[in-house]
Amino acid sequence: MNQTLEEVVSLARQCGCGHRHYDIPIEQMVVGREAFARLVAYLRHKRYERVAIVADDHTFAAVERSLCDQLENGSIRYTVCLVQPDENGDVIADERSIVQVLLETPDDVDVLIAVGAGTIHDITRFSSYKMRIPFISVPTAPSVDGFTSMGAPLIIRGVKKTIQAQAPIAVFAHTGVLCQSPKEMIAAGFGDMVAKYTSLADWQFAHWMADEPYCPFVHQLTEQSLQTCVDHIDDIAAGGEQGIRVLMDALLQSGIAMLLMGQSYSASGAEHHLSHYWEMEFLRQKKRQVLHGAKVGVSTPIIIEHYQRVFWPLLNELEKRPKSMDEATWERLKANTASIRELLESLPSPERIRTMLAKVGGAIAPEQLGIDPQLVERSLREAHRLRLNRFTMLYFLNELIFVE
Ligand SMILES: NC(=O)C1=CN([C@@H]2O[C@H](COP(=O)(O)OP(=O)(O)OC[C@H]3O[C@@H](n4cnc5c(N)ncnc54)[C@H](OP(=O)(O)O)[C@@H]3O)[C@@H](O)[C@H]2O)C=CC1
Ligand SMILES: O=C(CO)COP(=O)(O)O
Ligand code: NI
Repeated sequence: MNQTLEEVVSLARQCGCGHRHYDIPIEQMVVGREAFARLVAYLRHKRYERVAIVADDHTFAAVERSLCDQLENGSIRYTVCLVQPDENGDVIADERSIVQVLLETPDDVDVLIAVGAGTIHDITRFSSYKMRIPFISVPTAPSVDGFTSMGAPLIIRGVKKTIQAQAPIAVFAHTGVLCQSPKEMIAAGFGDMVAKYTSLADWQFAHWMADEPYCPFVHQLTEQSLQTCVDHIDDIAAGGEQGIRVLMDALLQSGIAMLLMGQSYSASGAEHHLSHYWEMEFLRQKKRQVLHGAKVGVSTPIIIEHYQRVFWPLLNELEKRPKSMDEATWERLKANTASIRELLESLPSPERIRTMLAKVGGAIAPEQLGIDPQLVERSLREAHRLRLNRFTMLYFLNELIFVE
């Protein structure tokens, strides 16, 4: 992280944005080869004697001996719950996974340990929250910014819905394990960070046009973590320890930014809503899932293109209030037109995003992920409905301008 945890906590306390920031319950964040030794020391310090590991086959295999030897040497008693994949072979943060964890967690356990990437963390975050026990994060891949946040995007009855649960009390990320993670997961982590270009733009727009809760400090935290990844893209592309550490620190900082707001305003805009829409369609068609960061990496240039091709000209053409727009919104649009133009101008070109994604070995087009043009077109018209409480530019275009 660019700032230490203590510095972020202190800066958040000094922030005069007017919004009550959520407390940061994270007591330790370790990124390095000493992570598992530090985890055992932390467990002993907290007098946690019974821990329950939540993982899946691949994620447990990624840490097994290095983590379990440390736990056993530290006389920490542990159980292991390996979350089972669905019929398509994917581990999903859904009802069945949550019930499996609830059923397999011993009654007397002190803490859950999420050993995995985004999905395992969301299953563990929600389950531990409901059992009123803390959880510790052990990331196995730098693939998402969902390690330090409190939100849990769950698939409930086929619909992806983010439920605010709890953040981990500590994070122990072993850089040796992270460096061994699949290269596409490292690219996915960069993709989840690149998505902040449009998530931050949508958040700014939502604040101007709909008074969405906004904090300049949280915006700056997220923007700083994004810029650090862009500045160190060569290191990240090389996949060495230095690049992995930069990426992991950025993902942790972006998660803390979400945590401070108690919502994912800073990290999830229309690019994420497209991704969630595609994810649900893949579930419906029983297709193998695609990494979250790969989807949002690809959807970011699509959203930038859409905004610059559709929204930009509109700002110059709108002479009178469209029937579907109320007077108050029309007045806000006119008052903020210049700022919105600047916001759109500040976005990198779609080509620049795709060049960066290609540099880290990520997908650049939806077709590479099995997402056909028809699904992309449909998602541009409908995906905003997945988060009707987010006044993104896509929401604005679909609900207040291009209404049938
Ligand atoms: N809470 C939040 O704030 C956020 C949540 N998310 C959520 O995260 C989820 C996606 O997480 P993501 O990390 O992309 O993907 P997953 O967590 O779904 O991981 C995909 C698979 O990668 C495999 N894997 C993980 N680590 C390793 C490793 N080190 N070595 C080998 N294989 C490994 C596992 O395969 P297998 O399953 O086959 O064992 C794992 O299930 C989405 O649901 C997204 O909504 C994303 C961002 C923020
Ligand atoms: O993926 C996320 C941030 O990167 C979380 O987004 P949602 O709140 O839309 O699930
Ligand atoms: Ni994301």
